[in-house]
Amino acid sequence: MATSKSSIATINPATGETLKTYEPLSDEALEEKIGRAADAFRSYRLTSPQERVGWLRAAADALEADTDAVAELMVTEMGKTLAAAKAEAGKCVTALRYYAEHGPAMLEPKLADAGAVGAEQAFLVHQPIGVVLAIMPWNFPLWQAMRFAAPALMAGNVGLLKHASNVPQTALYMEELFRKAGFPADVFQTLLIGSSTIERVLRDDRVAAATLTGSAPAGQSVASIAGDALKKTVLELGGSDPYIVMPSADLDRAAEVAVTARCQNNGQSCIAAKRFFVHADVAEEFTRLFAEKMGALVVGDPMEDGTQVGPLATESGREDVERYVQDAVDKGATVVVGGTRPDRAGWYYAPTLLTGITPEMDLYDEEVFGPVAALWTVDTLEEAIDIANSHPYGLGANLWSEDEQERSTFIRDVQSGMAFVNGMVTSYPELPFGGVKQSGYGRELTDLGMYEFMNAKTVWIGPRGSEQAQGDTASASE
Ligand SMILES: O=CCCCC(=O)O
Repeated sequence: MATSKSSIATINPATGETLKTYEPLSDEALEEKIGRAADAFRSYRLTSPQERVGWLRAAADALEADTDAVAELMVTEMGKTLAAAKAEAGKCVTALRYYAEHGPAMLEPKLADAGAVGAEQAFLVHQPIGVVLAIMPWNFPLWQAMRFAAPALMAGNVGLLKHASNVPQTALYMEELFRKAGFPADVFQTLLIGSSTIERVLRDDRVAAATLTGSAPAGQSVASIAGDALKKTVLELGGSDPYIVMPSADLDRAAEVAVTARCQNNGQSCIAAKRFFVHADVAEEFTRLFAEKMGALVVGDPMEDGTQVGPLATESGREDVERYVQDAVDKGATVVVGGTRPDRAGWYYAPTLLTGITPEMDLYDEEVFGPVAALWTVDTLEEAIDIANSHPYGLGANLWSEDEQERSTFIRDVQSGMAFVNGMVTSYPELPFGGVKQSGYGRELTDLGMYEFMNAKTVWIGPRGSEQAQGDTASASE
């Protein structure tokens, strides 16, 4: 997890050119920022939900106005297409407005049965936990940080963002966005630090909790430090989502969505469909349609209209993808389409479809972070689910079928945090997001996401002058 001093930089993946570099915060500057966050929490937790709603709405309006500029920034820093970047900014606006609209109701006390516990009143209040460290990845540089920030700020928490080192300008933009929306000073700060400094922040007594979206090894590291310090974490780690196509599916539609599901964000999404399981009765036709549509994608400059797949975000990311494909080919996989690096500057990789996958191949049970689809032919839904479940990850899962029984079996048996039928796994501000197994734990978005970083405090208020009935434990000890 270590980064060198000069590794915080904007490097354009479409050209390989380093555009801007940043010095990491000094120890003193970091200390000061953590102190300011802790001070900010002392007063911010006392602000009213309605005040926070006003600031969230202002942030939504400001981001809407900034969409073109921040979208260009994201394209320049990590190579997603301009259209995808604008859509990402739009989703962040929706999330800010979602919490502005629904947040106050989520913060209302929840009444319990006071009579059953001999109380005059009994209820649950959700209170902010404090300063939360958000360790975020580069692939959705605005959205992943925003889906932490919007509920956290609505809850009355204070955020410290340690973003990926290749998206420093987007990270700084977020701090600026909340400042100009009118949030009190220091409730959301960006920390330009390398990964090796995370432990220090996480162990700081003034930091209450952490959320991480990133790789499984990063999750293990954060979870073990947080476990040692007894701090709450939410982990959203890798995924290798299955995409199962059964004979009753609308094959053309399933193939069209398969291409988007695999190649969205230039193939770099935890919830991208990565493993395709196709029933033998339709495998030939589906493979033909899928390959045709993958091969027709326009690969090119992410700033240009009409580009569907831009470069991978980093040179090492492309090398990893190439290694996975070469390893599979060496072990007998067939390249149906793609499998090459286009002959141009920048870290491009052609949309690729591989068949003939076997357990010896590295991509069988790892995650390929690029536009490479691996396709299996299966004889039954159960076979598809069994292979899907043998993977260590369990983030999302997709099924294409018109058969009610198959849908129920899939929803019951697939090991994932999200199951989508006749559509692709997508995050919505209105739905919980998260995984099981090595894909992490905890949920983001909706009320579940907000409560992850809140203390659910039980309140019992006794009737005046009456005696409190004791529970079994108290009676037994008498
Ligand atoms: O790498 C994780 C991708 C999350 C994408 C999304 O929330 O849409």
